[in-house]
Amino acid sequence: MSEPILELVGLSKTYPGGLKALDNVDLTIRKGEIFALLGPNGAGKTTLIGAVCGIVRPSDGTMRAFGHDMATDWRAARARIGLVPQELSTDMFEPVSRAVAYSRGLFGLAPDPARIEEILRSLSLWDKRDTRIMALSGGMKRRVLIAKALAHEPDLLFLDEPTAGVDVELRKDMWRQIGAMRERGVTVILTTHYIEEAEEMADRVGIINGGKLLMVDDKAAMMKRLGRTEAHISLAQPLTELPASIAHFPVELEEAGTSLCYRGGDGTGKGKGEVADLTKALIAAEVDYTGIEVRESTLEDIFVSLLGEGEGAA
Ligand SMILES: Nc1ncnc2c1ncn2[C@@H]1O[C@H](COP(=O)(O)OP(=O)(O)OP(=O)(O)O)[C@@H](O)[C@H]1O
Repeated sequence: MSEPILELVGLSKTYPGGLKALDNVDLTIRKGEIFALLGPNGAGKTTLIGAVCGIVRPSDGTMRAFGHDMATDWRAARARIGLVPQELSTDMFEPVSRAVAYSRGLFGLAPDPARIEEILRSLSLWDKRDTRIMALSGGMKRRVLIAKALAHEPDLLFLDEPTAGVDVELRKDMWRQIGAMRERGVTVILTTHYIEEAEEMADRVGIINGGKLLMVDDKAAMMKRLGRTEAHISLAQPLTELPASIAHFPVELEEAGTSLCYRGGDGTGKGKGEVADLTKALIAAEVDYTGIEVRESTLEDIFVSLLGEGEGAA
């Protein structure tokens, strides 16, 4: 396994009003991964990013990045971290290339026009290099945010809701850009409340709600652990009880015995095979059916069920 480049231990943040936006968060990020922090509005995602990027002062806990303790050696760590915020707040009157070059200078790096050109070209911004940012479309402005964050050649890049409110095409394009950054060896942490985004992009997913990191796992392992197949089999004749030959399947009679519901599997597709076996067993038991509806649960289903557990525990 590759080396940890970010280690958060017991990270907490209570805002002056008393709101606990981060509650004892432990998280280790390894070099080269794409990590998606998934959670609803107000979950604490931006606060977590803000803590690592030096915008929010943690109330408790330790943060180490690239081996530097961020409490004592913050600058060295911060120089290797890039942040793509949700919105552009400055530079509106600047031409694209100057704004990006300026971001590089902020970190004390020598000007490098060739590097800036490479970044602008990789984000299809080269043709717009002399355009004032305010004159760009929303999608192009977002690319400028990424270019600015890449200007000092960070090894760890945070993207806060990179595709909030963008159309499907731009979202896919953003995903490609993020994939390309990983190819270049950049470790990426993105926050999102789009399940599809985490599912599409991430190697690992952390689910956060109410400031608590409820679960962190490889995306595939998470699906395996919590994924479920659900099948509804409409029966030709209602049943009052399950035939003994299918009693070992995870099934229940529903809708006054007119529907047989299977809930099983593990997110690996095992459930589909079991549903096929179930239908064979039904035929063998001479139970006639008129239709089958099979559905694999998505990360969204997992998310909803986890949030339910989180609320239950609180
Ligand atoms: N400066 C602040 N002062 C007081 N409370 C704050 C401050 N910033 C954020 N909060 C609160 O902390 C909680 C976490 O906010 P945060 O912005 O980290 O959530 P988020 O997961 O990024 O949400 P979103 O998806 O809406 O951006 C929210 O309840 C928010 O209202």
